Amino acid sequence: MAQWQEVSEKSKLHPKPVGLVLQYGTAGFRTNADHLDHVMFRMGLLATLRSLNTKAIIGVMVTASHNPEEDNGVKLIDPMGEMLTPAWEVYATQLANAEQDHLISVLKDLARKESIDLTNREAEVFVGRDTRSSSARLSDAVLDGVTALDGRNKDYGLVTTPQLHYMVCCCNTRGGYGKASVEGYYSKLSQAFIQLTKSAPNRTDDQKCLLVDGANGIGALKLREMEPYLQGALKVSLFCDGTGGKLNHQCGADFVKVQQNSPKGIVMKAGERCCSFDGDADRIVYYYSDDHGRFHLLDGDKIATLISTFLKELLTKAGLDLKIAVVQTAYANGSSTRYLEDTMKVIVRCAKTGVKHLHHVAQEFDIGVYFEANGHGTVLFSKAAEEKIQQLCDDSDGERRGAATLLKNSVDLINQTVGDAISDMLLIEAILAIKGMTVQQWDAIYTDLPNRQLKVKVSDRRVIDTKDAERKTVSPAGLQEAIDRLVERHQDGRSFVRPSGTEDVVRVYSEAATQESADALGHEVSLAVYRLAGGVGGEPKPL
Ligand SMILES: CC(=O)N[C@H]1[C@@H](OP(=O)(O)O)O[C@H](CO)[C@@H](O)[C@@H]1O
Ligand SMILES: [Mg+2]
Repeated sequence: MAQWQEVSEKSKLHPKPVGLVLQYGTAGFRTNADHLDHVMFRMGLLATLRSLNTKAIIGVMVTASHNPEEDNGVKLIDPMGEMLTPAWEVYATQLANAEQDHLISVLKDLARKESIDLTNREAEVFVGRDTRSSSARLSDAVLDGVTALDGRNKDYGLVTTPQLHYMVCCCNTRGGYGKASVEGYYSKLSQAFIQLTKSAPNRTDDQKCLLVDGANGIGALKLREMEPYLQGALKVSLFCDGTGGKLNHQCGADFVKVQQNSPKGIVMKAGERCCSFDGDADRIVYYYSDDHGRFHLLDGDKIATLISTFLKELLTKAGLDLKIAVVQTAYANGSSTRYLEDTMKVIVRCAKTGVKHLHHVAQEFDIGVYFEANGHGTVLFSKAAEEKIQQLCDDSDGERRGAATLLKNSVDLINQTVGDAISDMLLIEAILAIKGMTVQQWDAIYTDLPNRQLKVKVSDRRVIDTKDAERKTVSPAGLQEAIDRLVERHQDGRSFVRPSGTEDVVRVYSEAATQESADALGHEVSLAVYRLAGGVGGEPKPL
């Protein structure tokens, strides 16, 4: 077919470095930007085939999220704005790693397996990119791949990852989810936020002010663009806005979460509310400094608790019998799980690490609130739940109608396609305003158990196999028994290990009643991993 000729010719302009092997990991491909041109071209091809396969628009986002500026990466977006389905992740890996002269046969194979009609010319791909200096060139390579297979494309240029997810969903639902433009996104979210905060008429100026760290990335750019739409309902002081510093360098959600400290250079007054986005604005964490200058982090667990409590209270007021659940990973702080289950009486589920797993579990409920501890998450409402909420807005009055309207506005404010720092931030701000809550009061809902995360280098991390949403190991032999014995010696002790999906390490998590105890447990478990799972590079040392 003439098409294959065209693909073959164009692929020569995007040659694959011989021997380079990459994996479609937890969040797509990610590596140094200099090695990605061929991957981008091929992901353009793959997205076009996926579009033919689903008869819907597919998204391709060029970003390496919280990684350094020198890196880049790519994430594919499925028709409803969700992440690429796992079966196609396998194709993505095969395609990215095919040597130049095998490319066409890999493509043909895929088309045959998925019964794709290549005579169809209806494919359409949306492309977006972050602010990295390499992103424009790499997104051109994606577009090249799309046109090589005669696909149509729309280049959204600079957008946050969740904005592109939103666009894909809007178009594939024929506008049912909103208008597929950045203006449409800003209007929808701002209107919902303004409506919600009308329920907090006594909001003080202090409550309206928020310090936002934009990680020197796309989130900063887009939040600034959005500000006029908010009509003063939120007063943002934006720092790390990309005008001076380097992307993700000593700033951003990942830096703050890992360092348990504020971004470099920001001056926080005691009690002032601050938040940080990551490099593609799909993650957010909050924090503040207390009267003694001590730093307090409010992570994904605290965010999930605040949001689920708010929604559950509204459901009770509205008299709506909808099943709400919180989905976490094994990394969720034990205190948050206990608080949600014992005090809030909310269903809590544990999913494997990686937001696609959480998203999937959350879909089983009328309302599924999911967050990774690192601040990536959102809320999903079933179609039936949305309809019941709408019906109540139309048919009820008094307190019930008030609660239903707040629920409806919350639905509109939330980006259900994926975790979205801007949308999450606005929802959190609205909840704090409506509840008249300070950041300290939010923080005091429960106290985190001291915890520690460590990494152990082993020669092959695949020797570690897990079960029970990664909370237990099944291999190597004896490791789980060893962990169980160590955990028993620590009050409130809990520990698990798993191979990372993004780094060549085994991650060790521990928590206990005191920091000393959590640290000791983490070290002991690291040693067990080192000895039983083929550790390399010297035994882990105590902290
Ligand atoms: C402990 C931790 O934070 N793990 C992160 C990290 O995955 P690992 O598989 O642990 O490397 O990167 C993922 C993608 O960004 C993110 O979803 C996940 O939460
Ligand atoms: Mg990100």
